[in-house]
Order: sequence, then C-alpha cells, then structure tokens
Amino acid sequence: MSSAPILITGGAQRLGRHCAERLIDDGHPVIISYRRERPELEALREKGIVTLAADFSSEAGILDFIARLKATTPALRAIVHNASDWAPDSRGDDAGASFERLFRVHMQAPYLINLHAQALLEAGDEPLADIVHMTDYVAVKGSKKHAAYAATKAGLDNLTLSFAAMYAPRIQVNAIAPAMIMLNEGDDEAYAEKARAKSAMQMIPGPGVIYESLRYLLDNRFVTGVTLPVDGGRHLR
Ligand SMILES: NC(=O)C1=CN([C@@H]2O[C@H](COP(=O)(O)OP(=O)(O)OC[C@H]3O[C@@H](n4cnc5c(N)ncnc54)[C@H](OP(=O)(O)O)[C@@H]3O)[C@@H](O)[C@H]2O)C=CC1
Ligand SMILES: Nc1nc2c(c(=O)[nH]1)N=C([C@H](O)[C@@H](O)CO)CN2
Repeated sequence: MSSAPILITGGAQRLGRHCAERLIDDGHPVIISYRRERPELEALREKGIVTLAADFSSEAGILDFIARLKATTPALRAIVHNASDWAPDSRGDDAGASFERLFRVHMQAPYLINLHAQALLEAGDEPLADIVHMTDYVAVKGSKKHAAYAATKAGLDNLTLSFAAMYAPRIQVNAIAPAMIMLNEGDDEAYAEKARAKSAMQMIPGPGVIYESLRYLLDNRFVTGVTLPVDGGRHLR
C-alpha cells in the first residue's frame, strides 16, 4: 500500500466524497480540495482526510492551490481531477464569463496541476502513479443545454491523450466518462424516470460504479491514454 496520498479535487461531496471515503477506508492516505467550507468536511477530517481549499475560477486561484498542495505533501500516488461545474449555457451577457469559468475548472486547473505535480507523482514510493480525469459521456456527444460544459469536458478528454504520451511510462493518465451516476437535489421522480430510460441498463447506479472504475485504473499497470465509459450503454439507445 502506498504511503503517498491520493488527491481528489472537488472531494467534499457526491462522487468525489464517495471515492475519498472508500480510499481512506481501503487504507490510502487522501487529500481533497473543496471550494466551500461546510459541516460535512469535519466528518472527512475526522477520518483523516486532509482538506485543502481551492477555487479554480482563476489562474491565480489554481496556482495558489498548487503552492499549498506542494507545501502539504512531498509525493502523490495519484491525482483525480473531479472538480466540476455542471452549469447550463447562458444566453445572457454572462455567457462568455460562464464559458471561461468552465474552461478554468475543467481544463486549465487539470492542465496546470498536471504540469506542476509531475515531480510529486514521480516522488511516490510505488513504481507507477496515476492521473484520472473525470470527463462525461457528453464530451463525445455534445449537449443542447450544456454546450460549454460538454466542450470543456471534451478538452479535458483530449488532455488525457497528451499527458498519457508525455508522462509514460512512469505515470498512467486515463479518463472516466460517466453519464447520470446520481441525481441532484430537486430532481423529481419524473426526471429520474426519464434519466433511467436514457441508458440500456435503465438505472441510476450511484457513486459505487465510479469507485470501482477508479480502482480498476489504479490497480491496473498496463492501461494509459484511455477513456473508460461508465454510462450504462448510452450509445445503444
Ligand atoms: N453526477 C453525475 O451523474 C455525473 C458526474 N460527472 C462528472 O463526475 C465528477 C463528479 O460529479 P459530481 O460529484 O456530481 O460533482 P459535483 O457537481 O458535486 O462537483 C464536485 C465539486 O466540484 C467543486 N467545484 C466546482 N467548481 C469549482 C471551482 N471553480 N473550483 C474548485 N472546485 C469547484 C465543487 O466544490 P464546492 O461544493 O466546495 O463548491 C463540488 O463539490 C464531475 O467531474 C462531473 O462532471 C459526469 C457525468 C455524470
Ligand atoms: N459537476 C457535475 N457534472 C455533472 C453532473 C453533476 O451533478 N455535477 N450531473 C450530470 C447529470 O447526471 C447528467 O449526466 C444527466 O444527464 C452530468 N455532469
């Protein structure tokens, strides 16, 4: 078991929190980034998860997080770029600012963190290290209502190929492309029914399937430059 921690960005809730808790339960040290302080973070801290504040809405904010990450640990076993903003497209004056915000969290933050954290990943006590980009099924399909989100996730998906080539053979770089893993607050049964019908498996699985996919990538020593679809067979519908 590696003593170097695994970093999960945006790990204060939902999929990132689930993976952070499963990893620490499996004996891995974990660091998460969070944007908003809240009571739930205390429970994670009590489990031994290190929490670092991060706001990736500006380059300065990204670089400030990187500096504090480097001051927190001398090595990393893996980085999971999970932080994300599922913002619908705006048709107002803020459309450009909204696109820029999604570019920064989905593309610029993973790009700069990957560049600056290469040495941390290579300093780990295991022969290999991993970077995992959380993308989305819509990166290859597009989205009528989340075009900026889909485009910036597509950019993150492309970064998987470039960093996999740049960082082989010491660091594996892969992506996980989910679709409808868990509902959001306020999603009613009608929405859930529509969502279930979108995939061949006709279910909303919950975050366990993402942890299983992350485990596969972390445990496999011969997989890099790939995007793992975890979408219940959306392409079959
Ligand atoms: N949930 C699903 O069904 C699906 C999820 N995915 C992808 O899986 C990943 C996890 O999804 P999910 O758990 O729902 O994600 P969330 O929507 O819960 O977002 C995760 C975290 O990202 C953080 N975040 C958002 N914007 C910023 C920012 N500018 N700077 C720093 N942190 C930020 C938030 O922090 P805070 O709360 O502290 O503000 C939030 O807790 C995401 O990448 C998502 O795109 C893809 C398809 C389906
Ligand atoms: N950052 C987030 N990204 C996404 C979310 C979310 O809640 N946060 N949710 C989805 C939806 O489940 C979508 O897949 C439904 O079709 C997509 N991305």
